[in-house]
Amino acid sequence: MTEVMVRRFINIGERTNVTGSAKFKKLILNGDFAAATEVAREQVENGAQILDVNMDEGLLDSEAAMVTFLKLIAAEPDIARIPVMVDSSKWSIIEAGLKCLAGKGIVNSISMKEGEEIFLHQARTIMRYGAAAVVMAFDEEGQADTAARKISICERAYKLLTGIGFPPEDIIFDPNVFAVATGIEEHDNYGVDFIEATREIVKRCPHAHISGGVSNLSFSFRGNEPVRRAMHSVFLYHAIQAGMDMGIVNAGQLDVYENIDSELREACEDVVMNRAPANSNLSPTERLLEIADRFKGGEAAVKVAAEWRGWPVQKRLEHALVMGLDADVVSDTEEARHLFARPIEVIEGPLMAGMNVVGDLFGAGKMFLPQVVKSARVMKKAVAHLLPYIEAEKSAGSSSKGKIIMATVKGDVHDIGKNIVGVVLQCNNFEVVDLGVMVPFQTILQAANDHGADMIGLSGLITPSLDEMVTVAKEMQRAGMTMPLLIGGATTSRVHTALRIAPAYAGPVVHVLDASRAVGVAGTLVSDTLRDDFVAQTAVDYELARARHGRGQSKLESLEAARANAFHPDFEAHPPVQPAWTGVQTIDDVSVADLVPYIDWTPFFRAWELAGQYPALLDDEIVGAQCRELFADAQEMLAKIVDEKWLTPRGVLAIWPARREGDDVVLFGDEARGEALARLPFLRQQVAKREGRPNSCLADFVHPEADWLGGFAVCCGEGIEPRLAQFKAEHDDYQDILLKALADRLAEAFAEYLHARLRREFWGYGADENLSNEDLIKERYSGIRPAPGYPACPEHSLKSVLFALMDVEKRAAITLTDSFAMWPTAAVSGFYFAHPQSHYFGVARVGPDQLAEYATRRGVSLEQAETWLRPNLD
Ligand SMILES: C[S@@+](CC[C@H](N)C(=O)[O-])C[C@H]1O[C@@H](n2cnc3c(N)ncnc32)[C@H](O)[C@@H]1O
Repeated sequence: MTEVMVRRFINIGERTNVTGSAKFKKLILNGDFAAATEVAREQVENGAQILDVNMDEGLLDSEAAMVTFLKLIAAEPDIARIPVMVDSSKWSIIEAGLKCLAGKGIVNSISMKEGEEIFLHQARTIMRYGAAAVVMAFDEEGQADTAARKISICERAYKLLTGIGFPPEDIIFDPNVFAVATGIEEHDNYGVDFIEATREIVKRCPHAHISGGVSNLSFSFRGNEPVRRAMHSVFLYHAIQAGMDMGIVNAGQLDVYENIDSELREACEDVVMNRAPANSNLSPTERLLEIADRFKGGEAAVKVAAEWRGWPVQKRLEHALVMGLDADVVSDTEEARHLFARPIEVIEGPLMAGMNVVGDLFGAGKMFLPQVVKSARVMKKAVAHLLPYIEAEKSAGSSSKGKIIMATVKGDVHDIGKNIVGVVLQCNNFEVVDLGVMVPFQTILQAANDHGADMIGLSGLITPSLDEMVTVAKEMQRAGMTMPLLIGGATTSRVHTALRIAPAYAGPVVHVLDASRAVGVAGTLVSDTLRDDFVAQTAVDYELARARHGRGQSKLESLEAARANAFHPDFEAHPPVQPAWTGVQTIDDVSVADLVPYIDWTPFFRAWELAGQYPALLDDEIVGAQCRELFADAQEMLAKIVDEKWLTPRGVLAIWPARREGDDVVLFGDEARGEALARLPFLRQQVAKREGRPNSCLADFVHPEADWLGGFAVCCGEGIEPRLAQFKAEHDDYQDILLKALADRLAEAFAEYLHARLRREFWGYGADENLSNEDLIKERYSGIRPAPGYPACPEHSLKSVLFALMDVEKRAAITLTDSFAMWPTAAVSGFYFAHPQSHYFGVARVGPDQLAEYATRRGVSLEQAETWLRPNLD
């Protein structure tokens, strides 16, 4: 199972390719780069892990288009977090592209088509940029079609490349996916050729990757999408097992392997594997053609085994685990217990077998997170039933793959991500010791020693947690520990891990991007054969990240120069609007039912690692069924939250007379603006800007003489604890995560609801506003509500000023941790800026001059300010 998990499949998005997407081509030809950037964003949101960019179009200045587009997407943090594949048939365009990549780049492609000299020259250039390369199985004689030629060309290329020091892990072979079932006999073995070549190349060329364009395979079934989808899924199923770990796959062109109609699947399998069909004289192609039309209408039905309750108990347990059905699991487990000599054997036998299937399906991308969490619930209930018998027998527990200490670090209270990772690891037979949230380093180190742990996993959501993770790493080093340290959570990154955490600890430190990678990483780290290579590879990767860091970083202006380039709203056209009301008030007359229409569901699915936009997600070819099921469960729980009053929303709202003084916004108790109530120091962008672009600061949006500023804090966490305790007692992680995710959604909905009321009612500058929920989610209203800790005001400690001013602890029962995380977690707070030209931006890097000045303005020591601003300092 771990093999599959380690070699997880990486999906390459290709909608940003003018040769493959008519829509993208049109946008680029029209010079609409903003909309083209959105195509890239959609790809990332839809789960692409690499972005293929191709501008090969005769009517274009392709080099300029490549450079412009790459620069634009590099400035979008949510796009720039995935690597770019610079794709062109022209070397000059590839080089132009490589020059503007900041992170890891990939070249698509090079080959020995024009001989070794050119091939190696190009490889050396790629190496200089620290990029990876797709190497086509193509030599002086042409494209490789048979397995033997694919293998020999790739092996020759591998030897040449590694001979000049090209890192083997940066080689991505494309052994050419060709169309099968074309009616031409010589094509019949193309699927097998690819798969067999893959199996051999992986062996002969250690660390290299295998990729391919999957849709070529089914070319002869154009117009019959259900058959094409089934062919792709079957092909990938076998190719991934053989070692293919990347590919250009249109997510809409795949089916879940297990869900394909068995007759269709078998016929596709015969074609892909070039096998004679059972009980038929037809060739594989003829057989598929014979049945293909029946599936054209798209009725490749999901098989539901209605009769599964009649199966033998071991199979029933496996089925219940895979399907996440917990209704009969206790009675089935009890029945199974009588079949075995010892109760532990039920866990080690049928239950582990079922969980292995779950692990494999998840690892191969054929099952999604909510389903895995449901499977884990079945497992936990079965294990809970068996535990008393196991204890009575005083047997040792089942031997796990490894023991992991998991904790959300001190100062941070967010645990959805950590819990999901914990569940997935447990599903894969790891023992997880979960220390909860706000865990100081002493407790983590102590627990690791007490439990004889194999590794430690740290999680955190807010930026101050990054520093706390460095502290844990330093303390592990001081204590002479050597076990691996895994880093995960929303604000963590590979670069931060490489730059700050890894240098603090001599043991292995690995950033884990999401739950789906956790098992692969943990499995590798406890494997005798895989561990050393992986640790060495990660260390090299982080060394490169450190070497690359700072290269290409833009220049910082002095604070003075940045201020001289401030943003100037047009106060003449839009003078400050006098609010209908000022003061501070508690908001406690809002019910959950009032908030439901304001929910933004897209982030709810993201929390479950289901990428895409709501409501389109519900109809998505790949994840649609899973999303609909999860959504139905969420609706059911939401109805209970409303009817049974599980949660009580509470909030605070304030509007103060204010004015701008330099980069501070000064707040007053009355319109005379005499004695100040408080001073909010905001940070200014210092990165050098292009002509005409300002160096913004939130204070710019406030009038220097007479204006107003708002504040808010809302929470939907009151009442949640007893429910969570109940779910914990029932071993029900699924409901636990579901409730936390819903409470988060309701808190965000509360913020949206209150902001809308502020504009219409309390401040009144948007009294005539008439916007749908979609408009609100797209922020089509006037004004903004920036939140401390977010890019325009990244310094979290401003929350403490805001909280004191509004007496949030008393009025809304939200407290702050010493890292300024809000507790309960289902809470949102921020400022209201009313000017119609106010907008979000990122402060990004801050220079030493602003740091020193900020310390003075904030009234804290330089050292303190440095700690708070660390994520923004060089
Ligand atoms: C995190 S999303 C939340 C809204 C989303 N519809 C939801 O339900 O999750 C957007 C919020 O993040 C904050 N935000 C986003 N970008 C920001 C920036 N650059 N600076 C400050 N705050 C920002 C603002 O409070 C904004 O309303």
